Amino acid sequence: MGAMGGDDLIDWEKMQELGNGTEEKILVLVRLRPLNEKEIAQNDVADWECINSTTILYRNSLQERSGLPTAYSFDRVFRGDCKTREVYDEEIKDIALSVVGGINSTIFAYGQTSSGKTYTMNGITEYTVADIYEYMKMHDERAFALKFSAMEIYNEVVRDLLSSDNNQLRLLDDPEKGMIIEKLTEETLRDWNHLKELLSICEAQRQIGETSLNEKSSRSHQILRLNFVDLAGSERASQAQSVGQRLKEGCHINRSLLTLGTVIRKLSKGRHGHVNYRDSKLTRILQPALGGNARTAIICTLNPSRSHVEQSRNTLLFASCAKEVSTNAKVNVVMSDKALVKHLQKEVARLESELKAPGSTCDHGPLLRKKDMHIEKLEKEIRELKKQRDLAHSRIDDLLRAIESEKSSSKANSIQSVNGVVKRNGSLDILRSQSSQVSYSSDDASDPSQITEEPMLATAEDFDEVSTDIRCIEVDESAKDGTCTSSRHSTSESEESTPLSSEPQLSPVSSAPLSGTDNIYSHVALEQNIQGSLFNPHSDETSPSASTSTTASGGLLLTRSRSCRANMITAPLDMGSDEQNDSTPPTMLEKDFTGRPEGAFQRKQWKLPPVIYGTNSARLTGNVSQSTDYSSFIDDTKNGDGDEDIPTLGSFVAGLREMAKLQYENQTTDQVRLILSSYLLSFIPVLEVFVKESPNENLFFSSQVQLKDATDGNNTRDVALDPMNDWAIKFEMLQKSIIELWQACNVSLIHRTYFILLIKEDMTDSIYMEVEHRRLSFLKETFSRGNFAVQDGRTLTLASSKKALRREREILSRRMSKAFTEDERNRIYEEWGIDINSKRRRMRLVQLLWRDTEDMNHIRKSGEVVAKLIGFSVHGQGMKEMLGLSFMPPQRMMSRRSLRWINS
Ligand SMILES: Nc1ncnc2c1ncn2[C@@H]1O[C@H](COP(=O)(O)OP(=O)(O)OP(=O)(O)O)[C@@H](O)[C@H]1O
Repeated sequence: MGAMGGDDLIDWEKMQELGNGTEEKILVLVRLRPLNEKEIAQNDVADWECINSTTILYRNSLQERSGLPTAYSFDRVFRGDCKTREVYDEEIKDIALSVVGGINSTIFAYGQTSSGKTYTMNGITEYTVADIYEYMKMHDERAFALKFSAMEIYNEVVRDLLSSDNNQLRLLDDPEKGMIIEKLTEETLRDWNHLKELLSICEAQRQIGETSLNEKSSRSHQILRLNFVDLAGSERASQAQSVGQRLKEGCHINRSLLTLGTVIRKLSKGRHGHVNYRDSKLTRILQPALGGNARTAIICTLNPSRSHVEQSRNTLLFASCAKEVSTNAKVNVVMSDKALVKHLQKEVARLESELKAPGSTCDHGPLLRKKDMHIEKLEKEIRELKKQRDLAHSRIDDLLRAIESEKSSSKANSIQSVNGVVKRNGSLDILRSQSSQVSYSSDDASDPSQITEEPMLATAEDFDEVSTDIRCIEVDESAKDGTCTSSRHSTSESEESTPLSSEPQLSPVSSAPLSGTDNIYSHVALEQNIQGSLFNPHSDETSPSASTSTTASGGLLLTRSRSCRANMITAPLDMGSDEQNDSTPPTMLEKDFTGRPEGAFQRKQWKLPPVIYGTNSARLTGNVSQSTDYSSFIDDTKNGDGDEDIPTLGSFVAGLREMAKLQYENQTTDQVRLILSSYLLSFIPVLEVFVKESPNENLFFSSQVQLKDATDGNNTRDVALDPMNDWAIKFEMLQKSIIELWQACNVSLIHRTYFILLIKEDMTDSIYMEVEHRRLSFLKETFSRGNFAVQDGRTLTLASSKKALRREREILSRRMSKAFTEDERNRIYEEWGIDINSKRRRMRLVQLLWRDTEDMNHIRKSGEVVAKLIGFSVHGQGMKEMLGLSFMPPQRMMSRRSLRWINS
């Protein structure tokens, strides 16, 4: 038994790697055997000679003249005295041990009977198995399973040589495995002795008979699945002198060998066309070895005697064809479960080692942590966005409910208005007040000394209720049908939230210049943004076309504001009294204005900017500038506070901007001037007359604008400023008047604060001061007429606005602890003359703010306190520019010096 050394195996493995998957020719060897004693006794001679390692030569002078070839070359030829060991080591070993690399290998012997096939294959099997065991021993890290099976093909019947039942085995085609032999015994080899034992069984089982040429002739093809194939003799029956059973055997043997030869010849010419493997059991079983996934070696054995030269030539012819056949062996990667588990365990161990190794390229810890943080951040953003979405949905729902409520209110008003029809000289205007909202306030006490420690009656909720929505009005053209419906009003302060009177209180207008009694109703609608905007920047009045919309009857057609963000005020223009009547609803009013002329004013369809502020408009109206970020002027004091219903800086600025824009544009075209005139008419009705009579005059800068005295339509007073006059004088006049009007009209303290902090010194601000003064003057007149507004079916009165202001003070008082430190609070209390130990010191302080209209120092300090309470602060000199409030007036105005609102 040969042994395979370590170096040999390594070389062999390298060779396996290199040769794997490549096409190679079948290894064809020729082995001569020596003449045996019987042949020598019969004076037979050996005509065949191996002249070198690859060529065998026929040396018979008589045969040389036959024209047949005398020299044959193969991969290797072995002389008769060559040992089987040499054959194995030099040629067969390489192919035989391919099996340990997962490659099929087939070695079989081909030759006539008694030529030495069994003799050769027995030795090859022994050496191969020995080397396989040696390899397994050297590679104990690998799991091998060496299985052995043996069969014979006898008379075209396949039998199991390891089974004693002598049953015929069927050849089956398996879709995955190819041809399989049914029920073939497969023994797992334990060791070499086990193999010898099995080989003995096979020898005992095999069909062996005596022929004339071989006493122990193999009468079957034996296939040992490792695989070793020992074919039956290829001799002719005549030569073997076979008769009877032997003849029959020979027929089958030759049939198999004939098919084998046909297949070999076919394959030797290339793999074209059909190859008849299925024509015999032998070729069918050997199919992989002959042209498929296997490395194959054929050992052709020769009897050297002259008497068997023809059979020898046939064998050499077969060999010549076989050496042209190629196979393509590949590694079979089928792994057993055990091998697979072992392989996976090894792979897991390798990966774990890489992960644990410091500095390993597989250390993804930091990257994973970064990704986790990013994911966490994104999830947080998602949560925040969901919150905002939910909040937006909630607000939309609120608005939808408000709209529904508004519609209901409108219906109710219409129904109620039927009872309030007033017929005047056959001409009636109909005012359909959709709803309105109190948006102004009257101060609660003029004398600070009267402030008591009484608990506040108003609640924050009440304040919200008063100031949460914005309404529009619609005055239908159907007024010409002679029906006039008016909004209701209350008659006293106590009625501020009581049911309305069904009889509208329409005051006749006594202004002489106005039109006659045939058209005695004028409805002045002021759409007010009660949410803190000075002016509604989206007013329809900015549209030139709006100014020319009139009705044939001269009735005022007021349609629903597109923005639906304004309150409606209808103000009687009887200007009957200058005296403010707190008990009279002062807000939105349907004006019984007998003296109003027909024309542009009455027929215009416009929306007026808001007059009064008092609630948070930015959140609901959207009328504030969308481009300016006001947050930088509001500190954290305001943020997070529950009482956020305060006028916003945004709404304040938006109102100022819009008004300034209108007024500035007034300098350019008559048409815009007309619009502006209409705007002003909303709260200075007498201007309508002026516009009508002097349409080409510049209302603001080159002309005197006459305000009709409330008590006497014929009296006028000059409140508009001629910029050519001394600005300083005008400024002080306006300043004083505005402060008084704020107080008289219960204007929001926060608005006052915004105003004095932003509009305080520059002559360029004159436009804002003028507008502020005008609207306040109109408002005061409105209050004095006892006009009213309707909101959600309720009449809102001066008392309501007074109440709203009171609540604003209450809200501000709640901010004391957040806006000021304890030391600051104590200093303030001391400065304002409040006992720091008094119970309601915070409320007392707030009640004192903005009380004194004469003392500018008081005004300044009040503004400072309120600004601090709402978290408003002025940063630098460019604040107005940042807020977009720096409108450039005509050059002539720019030349004037600046004045201060507050001497601080
Ligand atoms: N190379 C050899 N050296 C010495 N003796 C050999 C050699 N080859 C074969 N023999 C002998 O020749 C005889 C026949 O050999 P073997 O039985 O192996 O022939 P075979 O081809 O298998 O015949 P069969 O086809 O009938 O089975 C045997 O006695 C064997 O010992």
